Amino acid sequence: MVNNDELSVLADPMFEQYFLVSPEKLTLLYEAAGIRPDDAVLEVGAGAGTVARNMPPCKSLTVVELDPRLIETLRREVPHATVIQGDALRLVRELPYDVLIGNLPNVVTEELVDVLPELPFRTAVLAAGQRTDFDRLRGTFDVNEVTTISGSDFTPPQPSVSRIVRLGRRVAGQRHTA
Ligand SMILES: C[S@@+](CC[C@H](N)C(=O)[O-])C[C@H]1O[C@@H](n2cnc3c(N)ncnc32)[C@H](O)[C@@H]1O
Repeated sequence: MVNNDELSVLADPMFEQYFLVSPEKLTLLYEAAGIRPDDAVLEVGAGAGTVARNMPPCKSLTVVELDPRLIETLRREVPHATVIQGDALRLVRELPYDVLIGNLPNVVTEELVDVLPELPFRTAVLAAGQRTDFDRLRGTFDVNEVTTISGSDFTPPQPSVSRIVRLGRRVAGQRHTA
């Protein structure tokens, strides 16, 4: 398993590469995702695989990462996953999945949020900056902030604070409560 020193060497600040390593925050993320054994799970911006390597059991796991330097590490860390080098914003439209997990740079997350209502998944769990506005999704999804992540939750430590946000698709006829 890639250790924290190796993660620090792999991380490229140009790509906002901070890798989530806090066991407590990872547990909250997995719980929020509510992954079922028959789910297809897609993680976008998978980094060095610190989220994917302990993903709960599922039917299939696909991880997408833009940075080609990290692909070999991902293949090693998550040998049971399908690893794809490419752009999350394109692949979220092309791949089939029930659960979407993402911790992308904020500018990419902003674009991702815009396309989410068109996509037929059940649950998404996204890390996002404080400014990302999820209110625009409330007609389609129940939106819940799960926790915040910052500093030593990551290797290397992330200077800014992010939120983990769960989006659960609203069932037709369900009353809007939030
Ligand atoms: C903050 S890191 C998070 C890594 C991992 N998900 C975690 O939490 O440890 C964001 C990752 O998204 C990748 N990334 C940036 N833009 C991307 C895009 N358009 N498509 C796929 N991955 C992207 C970066 O290379 C980086 O590895």
